[in-house]
Amino acid sequence: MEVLLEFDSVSVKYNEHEVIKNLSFSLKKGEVIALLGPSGCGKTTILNITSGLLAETAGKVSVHTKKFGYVFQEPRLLPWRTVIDNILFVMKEKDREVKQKQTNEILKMVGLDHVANDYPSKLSGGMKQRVSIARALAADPQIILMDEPFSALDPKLKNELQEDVIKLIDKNQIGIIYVTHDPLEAIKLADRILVLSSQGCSIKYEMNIERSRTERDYSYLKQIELELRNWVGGIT
Ligand SMILES: Nc1ncnc2c1ncn2[C@@H]1O[C@H](COP(=O)(O)OP(=O)(O)OP(=O)(O)O)[C@@H](O)[C@H]1O
Repeated sequence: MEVLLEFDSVSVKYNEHEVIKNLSFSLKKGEVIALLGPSGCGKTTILNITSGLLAETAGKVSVHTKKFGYVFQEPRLLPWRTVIDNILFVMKEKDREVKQKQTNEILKMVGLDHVANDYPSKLSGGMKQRVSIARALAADPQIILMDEPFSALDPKLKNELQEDVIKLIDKNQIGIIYVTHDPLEAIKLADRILVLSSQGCSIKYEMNIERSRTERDYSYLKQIELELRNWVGGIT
């Protein structure tokens, strides 16, 4: 499968503080990698290096696409633009009619076509986060970087939005790097989970989940959960 991103023995320092030391992993098309690790271990730093916001101090990051989408913990929508304008804003397509058509399709996909002309202030937290997922998709990305996208939502909304994301992932074959503190969320969404250590952000444990995301093989998932909990027990 096509490789979208490679970290080869990557290290990152902030001044003299080495946050990431010798990290290697790759992301393939259609793959979802969850980064699970204690607070401050360097998960957001990995996303910032991937997107080019930050440069590695040693090793090599090879990114084979420029097409990124981002979903942050807070939706970060422009409050003075309507839902549809927040999405049109990031589209590269020039033809107004094509853009409008694609935006309508994306809004339908995330179940928000009925609020297309509303301003973000009228939407619930879950709806705003849906708009930011729609906006990430509208940029026609090959990689989406998600930084704790559900952590500000209540459990019911979280569950609904996770189900939406599962459908979108399976439909669009995008590579996703997904930061979370929640092992259950990681099991639900990821193909691969990288458990990171607090020292040097090295990979303490790597787990591949061999199943389709829509399949509900509970005994297999329970076994995975128990295994994962051995490794992430101390995560905060
Ligand atoms: N711009 C910066 N300058 C100096 N140190 C920084 C900077 N950004 C992050 N750090 C430090 O680097 C370490 C890793 O930060 P990072 O935000 O990547 O961790 P994280 O795993 O995403 O944390 P959390 O789970 O709490 O969001 C932390 O010790 C943080 O204080």
